[in-house]
Amino acid sequence: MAHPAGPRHAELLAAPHLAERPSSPEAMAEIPANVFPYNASRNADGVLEIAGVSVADLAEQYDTPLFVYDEADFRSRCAQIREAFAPYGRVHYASKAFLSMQVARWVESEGLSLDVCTGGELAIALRAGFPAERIALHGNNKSEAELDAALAAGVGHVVLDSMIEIERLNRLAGERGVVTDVLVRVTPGVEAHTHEFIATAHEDQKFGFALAGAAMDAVRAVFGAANLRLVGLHSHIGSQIFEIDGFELAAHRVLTLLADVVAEFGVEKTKQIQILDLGGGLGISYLPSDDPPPVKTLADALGAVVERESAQLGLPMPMIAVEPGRAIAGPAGITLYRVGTVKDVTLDGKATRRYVSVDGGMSDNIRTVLYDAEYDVRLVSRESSARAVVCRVVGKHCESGDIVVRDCWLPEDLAPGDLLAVGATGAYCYSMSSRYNMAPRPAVVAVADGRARPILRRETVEDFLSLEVGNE
Ligand SMILES: Cc1ncc(COP(=O)(O)O)c(C=O)c1O
Ligand SMILES: N[C@@H](CCCC[NH3+])C(=O)O
Repeated sequence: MAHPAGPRHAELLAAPHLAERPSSPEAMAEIPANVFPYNASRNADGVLEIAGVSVADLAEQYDTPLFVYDEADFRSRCAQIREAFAPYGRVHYASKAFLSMQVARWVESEGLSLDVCTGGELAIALRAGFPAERIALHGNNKSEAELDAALAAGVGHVVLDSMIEIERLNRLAGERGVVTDVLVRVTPGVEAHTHEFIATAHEDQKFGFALAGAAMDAVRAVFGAANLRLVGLHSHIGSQIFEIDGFELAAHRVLTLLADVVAEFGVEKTKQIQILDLGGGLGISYLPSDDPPPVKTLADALGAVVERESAQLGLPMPMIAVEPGRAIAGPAGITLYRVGTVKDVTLDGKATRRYVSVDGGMSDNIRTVLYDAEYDVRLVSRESSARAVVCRVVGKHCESGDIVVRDCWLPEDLAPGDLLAVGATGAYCYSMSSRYNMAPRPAVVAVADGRARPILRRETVEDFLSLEVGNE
């Protein structure tokens, strides 16, 4: 069948995933349910609505670029993951994916615990009233101030990442006259099938203690530290993972270490080591063709492996903890952009690529540039029956690499003023945003039951000016 864009686009079609992306007017009009929030659909005028709120109204009221979160979607993903893991242990939401005080309250009221990895994340969570005992502190280089703030707040536990930190935390806890619960982060040498920059359990990287040798030394150091109490072991193999076998292998290896620890220190001294934290990393659908395993499947598989392996090793069944960020926040959020310019660029005198410039870019979504991330983008302020053209959606920053969606199809009549929505941008977009080119960070709006509520206001030039000193 002849492709709508014609044979001269043959070389453009070689781009990864472009051939699979929707290219008929009907397919382009769809709002894929596995990528966009649960409550997203087009209304009778062809405008995207989320939880009954039209994106055209949102753009009008809050301007663009705009992050829009479907609150019920976020909450129901919390609930699904909590219920899936309830028989085996507990779920921490990894706040690095996206955090605001409102989000901390959603997580709290859905009964999840919370991971933070800086003093900033800790401060937002505490200010939101998140119970400190349900907070865990992570990070490979926590400062004394961050560790002390965690002790002052009385966080549930700290995940230890280096020998220096063991000494540091023990001293600070001693100064406060407290004994604090800790986990030791282990790198179990599992190669997760994901982008190199988001894989974290191979040994040659900055996080944790290598299973072979260093991890046991860390455990010994914790046992020798009067103000630290080892309550578990931790591993995180990476992010955006679809295969369960990596988690299973990590569980197996960390449990083997636990058996060695019990053998060395005895059952009595190790009976408080009850947490096996397998980290985050649960993958999501960025494209309609992505098919991650359901969380219940993952939870049951991990529950079965941990039960079997601990029985074989003669260990009591530990409590499994997981720390998903992306799988909760990612699909709940979209980014809304307004098209500013449309430009056709002829390649090698033959094929044409249409550059669609939007009013945000790498400052609100660095993931395309950083990880070659793929996103699904749709025209959402109207429906179009125009044929598809090969497009690249780019931002407004002074970088040729400022790309939001590298290769996609969009209707030929796309014009300045149209709204585009990029799906599954709820995780690691706002939280990794920058002010490059003095672009104010977008506003973030939560929608629920037909109503919109801003949860973070748009930055302004006044915010930038307020940082300036020495100009008196
Ligand atoms: C220790 C730890 N836990 C949890 C997460 C959350 O990962 P994800 O958002 O992929 O679930 C990360 C980030 O990859 C992490 O480093
Ligand atoms: N920030 C990354 C994942 C790493 C998260 C934390 N270890 C992403 O956007 O995919």
